[in-house]
This record gives sequence, C-alpha cells and structure tokens, in this order.
Amino acid sequence: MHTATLTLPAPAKLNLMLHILGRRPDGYHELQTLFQFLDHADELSFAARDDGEIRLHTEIENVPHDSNLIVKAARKLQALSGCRKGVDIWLKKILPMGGGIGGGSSDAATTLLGLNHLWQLGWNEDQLAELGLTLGADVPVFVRGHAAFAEGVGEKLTPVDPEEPWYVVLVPQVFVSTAEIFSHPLLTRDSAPINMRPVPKGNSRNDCQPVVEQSYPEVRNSLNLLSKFTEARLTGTGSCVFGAFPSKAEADKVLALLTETQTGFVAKGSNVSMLHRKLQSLL
Ligand SMILES: C[C@@](CO)(OP(=O)(O)O)[C@H](O)COP(=O)(O)OP(=O)(O)OC[C@H]1O[C@@H](n2ccc(N)nc2=O)[C@H](O)[C@@H]1O
Ligand SMILES: Nc1ncnc2c1ncn2[C@@H]1O[C@H](COP(=O)(O)OP(=O)(O)O)[C@@H](O)[C@H]1O
Repeated sequence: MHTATLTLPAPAKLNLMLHILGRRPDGYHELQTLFQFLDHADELSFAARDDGEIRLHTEIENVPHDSNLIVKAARKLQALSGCRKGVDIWLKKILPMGGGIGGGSSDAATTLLGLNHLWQLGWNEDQLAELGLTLGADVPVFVRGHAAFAEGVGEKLTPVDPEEPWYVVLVPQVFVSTAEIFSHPLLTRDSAPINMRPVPKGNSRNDCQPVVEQSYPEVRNSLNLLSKFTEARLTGTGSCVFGAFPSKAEADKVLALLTETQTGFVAKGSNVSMLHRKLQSLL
C-alpha cells in the first residue's frame, strides 16, 4: 500500500426505533427513527493520485466497481468540487451487507469526509451531508457523526444522547430487500408522530418488524432466541436484530450461548461515531 495513506473507520448504525408515519406521493415513506452508532466498522484507506483516476482496489461480492457507494461518493465529490486529484482506495469489509446496519451508507460517508480531508477541499458538514443524501437516505447521519432522531425520509436530524449500552447483534443469513418491505401491503404506515423531545420511553418499536418476521422465518427465529435474554428488535428493514446489555461481559456471554445456530457480534453503542473520533484525533 502507498505510504501516505489515510485510514478511517466506517461504523455501523442501529435504528433503536423506527416508526412509519405515511407515504409521500413519490412512494418514499415518512419516518421517525433513532440512529445510534456502533463501535464496529469497515476500514477504508485512501491515497491521493495526481492523474484524477478514482480506483477502489477491493472487490465486494455482487457489487460492480462503478456501483459501489464508495466510488459513487468519490466521483460525485470530485465532480462537484472540481478537484483534479484522484484516489486509490482499499476497503476492509467487516460489516455484513444488506443487514440494516448501514455499511454501504457509512462507507460512502467515510469516503466523503476522508476525501474532503485528503484533497483539502474545505467543504463544511452541511455541504457534505447534502451531497450524501443524493447517495442514500442514511448517508447524512454518518456524515454528521452524532446519534440522532431522524424525520422526513431520514434527512431531518436532531442530535440526541441515548444511553450507550453493549449490544448483541445477530445476523440472520437472509437478504431482506428494503424496497420489498416498503411496498408490502401489510406494512403499517399510520403511526402517530411523536412530538415530544427526547422521545418518551416505550416508543421503541420498529414498524417494519411484523412484516419482516412474517416473510423471513430466520429473522423471527433470531428475535425469539435473543428475546430469551433481553428485549430484541429489528434494525432498519433487517435482517439484523439486536438487544442491549449493561456490560460487555454480559453481551459476550449471551452471544456465546447462541453461537451454535447464530452468527453475530458484540459492539458498544456510541453517540459520537468512531469516524468523527478518529478525524478529531488527526486535527
Ligand atoms: C429505512 C432505513 C432506515 O435506516 O433502512 P435500512 O436500509 O437501514 O434497513 C433507511 O432509511 C433506508 O435507506 P436506504 O437504504 O438509503 O434506502 P434507499 O436505497 O434510498 O431505498 C430503497 C427503497 O426503499 C424504499 N424506501 C426507502 C426509504 C424510505 N424512507 N422510504 C421508502 O419507501 C423505496 O422504495 C426505495 O426504493
Ligand atoms: N461499499 C458498499 N458496502 C456495502 N454495500 C454496498 C456498497 N456499495 C454498494 N452497496 C450495495 O448496497 C446494498 C445495501 O448495503 P448496506 O448498506 O450494507 O445495507 P443496509 O442498507 O441494509 O444497511 C448492498 O446489498 C450492496 O448491493
């Protein structure tokens, strides 16, 4: 690898709750959701090139180079900023894909912040978050790097500071299509908006969970198993499910008891993302 590389994490997120309030004319859904980060992350390395080329050197299964959100983010930032430099990028993929923990969106956000730094563009967070939204609804929260209550399609963010427990995250080995869940005839789309801040306790349900459980028995099974130890919930549109524990030791113990049939990991919840902690330490 190049000597002058910048290496940054791209952490996962959880949706601690997710309410669907309605459907907009364009088919997208109005949500209220609570995002918290996990200290569990992909790792991206960047090295500037003088020839303007953007090259991701790590292939990920079923994602062609030009469709990778990392490449899309880099190209958009390059085009909009008029930057003449390029970049070599390497990815260590740690986060399960399509699991509702936001790995692709987080990779995109880390690319935007990493290249802003490497190319010395001087863009502010508002500009990067606005560009990020054109790549995906979840990208802005990763750009901001603070746990947030999100509204709209997920782009109106209010920073919040929920507790930071340890989580067991189970990864059912099924691919849940976000588009399929959002177009499901049985999806509840009429939750009442919560107007109180902070969100009062007892509002932690995920409105996608009933339809996901019905369509994917593996997800229901993982929820049932984790429910024996703590309240278990779906993140995003799944497939991952999670439960909170007061200590790492307790979370590790529960994961160990489930490993015979389940794939998963333990990670601490965090209200300031690993990416922002690392960037802060570089300044
Ligand atoms: C619902 C969340 C919560 O975090 O789910 P996860 O993807 O993390 O599971 C996200 O907002 C998802 O965001 P993102 O993954 O960027 O979704 P997109 O690719 O933009 O949308 C995939 C499809 O889901 C539907 N969709 C998505 C977001 C939304 N607010 N309403 C929708 O109806 C649309 O049909 C869209 O075509
Ligand atoms: N860098 C990337 N990492 C993961 N997925 C990516 C990436 N770029 C594009 N994708 C595509 O985005 C989809 C959703 O990925 P991901 O963000 O991991 O899941 P989710 O949105 O469910 O949290 C993947 O199935 C893949 O096709």
